[in-house]
Amino acid sequence: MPTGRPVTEATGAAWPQGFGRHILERVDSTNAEAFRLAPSLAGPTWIMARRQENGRGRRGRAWIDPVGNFAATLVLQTGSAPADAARLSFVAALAVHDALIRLCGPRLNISLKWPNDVLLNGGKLSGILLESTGAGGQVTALAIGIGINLVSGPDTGAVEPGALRPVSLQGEAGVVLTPDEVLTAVAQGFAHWYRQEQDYGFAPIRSAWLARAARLGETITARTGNAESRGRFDGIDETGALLLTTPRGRVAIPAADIYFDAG
Ligand SMILES: O=C(O)CCCC[C@@H]1SC[C@@H]2NC(=O)N[C@@H]21
Repeated sequence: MPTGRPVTEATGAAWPQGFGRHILERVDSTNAEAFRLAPSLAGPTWIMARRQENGRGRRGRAWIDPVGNFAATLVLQTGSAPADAARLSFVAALAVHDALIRLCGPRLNISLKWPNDVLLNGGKLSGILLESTGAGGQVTALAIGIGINLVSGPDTGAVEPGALRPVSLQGEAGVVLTPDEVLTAVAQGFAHWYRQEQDYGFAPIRSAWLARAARLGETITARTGNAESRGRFDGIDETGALLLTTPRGRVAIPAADIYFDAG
């Protein structure tokens, strides 16, 4: 249900070559719109909405977006295996991190939380949701949806117990950025790290991600359904799985929700 004419703008000087761009006034979810548009797109395309009314979060949660926050999805026709496509969430997290540093300066206290959250002053500033369609063991269309609380985040009472406190860029850092300038910077960051991934594989992504990781070497808790593992966060492996050193030894966890100790 997008409104406004989807316009694929001509690529400006700062816009990365090879990526399309659609800006919508209003949409239900940019990820949903990504799948509607995917069959007609000629190449990787960013879809941004000034107003997202039914945003989707991880694990079936809702993602609430007041006007002024950033909501955009990159849609890629990858043809890759699901595990390879999933690792692009690290590319997206690096893109958001680097875009915000570029726009706000190196003193912004920003870090990454496994698998794909971006933190500001230890609170959750941004979430990333990967969704895909596929056939025959291959991903046909991959939607990398990014939400950034530029002007406000949800109330603390609206998030699950144990979840990080939501924060906004304006509230924490007093910086006001427009979704349009953030889109260009995130698209540039993604293009940079995506090229690295295409040319050299996951290794440079893994080291860049680890250099920006929150709570590395600290004790954290990983929950998957009813299973819980607690141990020292020792990094990520070459598949992107979380490495935890527990009293039972080293474990690699491919998917989980992560909880930090207070403090
Ligand atoms: O739960 C999370 O942390 C992930 C949130 C992802 C939200 C973004 S906003 C743009 C894109 N469109 C959606 O419907 N969801 C993602």
